[in-house]
Amino acid sequence: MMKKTTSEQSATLAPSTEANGSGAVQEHEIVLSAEHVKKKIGKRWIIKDVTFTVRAGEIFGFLGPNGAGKTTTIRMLVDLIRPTEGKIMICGYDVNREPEKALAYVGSIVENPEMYPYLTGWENLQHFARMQPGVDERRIQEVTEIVRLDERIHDKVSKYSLGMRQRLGIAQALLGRPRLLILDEPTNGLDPKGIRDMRLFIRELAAQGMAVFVSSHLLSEIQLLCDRVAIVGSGRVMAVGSVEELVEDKEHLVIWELAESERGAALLGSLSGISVLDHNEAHLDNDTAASLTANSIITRTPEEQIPVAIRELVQAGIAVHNVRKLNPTLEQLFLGITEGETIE
Ligand SMILES: Nc1ncnc2c1ncn2[C@@H]1O[C@H](COP(=O)(O)OP(=O)(O)OP(=O)(O)O)[C@@H](O)[C@H]1O
Repeated sequence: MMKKTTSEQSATLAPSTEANGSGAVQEHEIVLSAEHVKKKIGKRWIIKDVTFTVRAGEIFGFLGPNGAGKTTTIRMLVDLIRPTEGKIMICGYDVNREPEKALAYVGSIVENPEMYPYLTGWENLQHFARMQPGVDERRIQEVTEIVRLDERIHDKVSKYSLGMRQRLGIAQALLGRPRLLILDEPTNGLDPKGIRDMRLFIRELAAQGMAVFVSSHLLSEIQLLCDRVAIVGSGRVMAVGSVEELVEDKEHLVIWELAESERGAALLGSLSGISVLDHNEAHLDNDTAASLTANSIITRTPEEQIPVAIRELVQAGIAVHNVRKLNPTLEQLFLGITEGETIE
């Protein structure tokens, strides 16, 4: 089961590697921690309790529906607004007490960075590099290659696609060799190829030891990209765990294509733990719904019952043409986490 945040230990921060002079990233070093962070705006608690830690080399997802409090949390992580209560530490520095030291380790795209469309990508990066000590032309070349913009870096930004602009934004965030990269919904508006490219180089960055914090409202995206995830709803981190933990023990929607659909549906419905759903009841996404035939059977099925059901069907002489297990949706995860419990 997923770990409830109430049981997550308070983070003990390892000393910053700069402080011991090595400059190397220690594996498993805690790069970012938020401890019981809360934010009151006007009379309303927008953020009620956010606690999590992110380590070097880890891609950490911050997953929640629109309005859950992701952007407000990220704005606190990068000191655009201050928490009302709680503490945020980055590489050993308290973001609110020593923001300059803490944020020296951070590259972020929180609000879309201001790029000059009439300048080339390279000229934009030169502009940002001038504001940061120690960032030279060689570094500009490096970040250009990391985000795979080298072929188009001397074109005007006005000619860039949305995906290229996003990548230029990340290149800018990487200029200062951050240990922590913070991305707010980085794949918003990108086409499938753009999303895939983005995923690949975020993985490369993490493999080199960078900690990456990514917010999203899409479970499928977080599943493909992240090592661990915090589930956030109504201003609260409700659970933190690995992505495998997140989806384990959940009931799956399963789509069956059987030789005899009527008899098959009756048999499936008679098995313990399995319920047969009406096509409309299942709330499938459009692509899945379009792939159904009139004979497709949809069931809600605990994971361990799937092989049992297949065996029963075959023993009853009903040929199984196809079985598809659908991943749980964010809504199902929320239900699973909150079912029967009051989360403080
Ligand atoms: N300055 C503000 N004043 C009042 N309410 C605010 C303010 N900023 C955010 N909120 C409210 O706080 C809640 C969380 O907003 P936030 O933008 O952090 O959510 P989110 O998870 O990032 O969602 P989205 O993806 O839609 O931006 C929302 O209900 C929002 O209306």
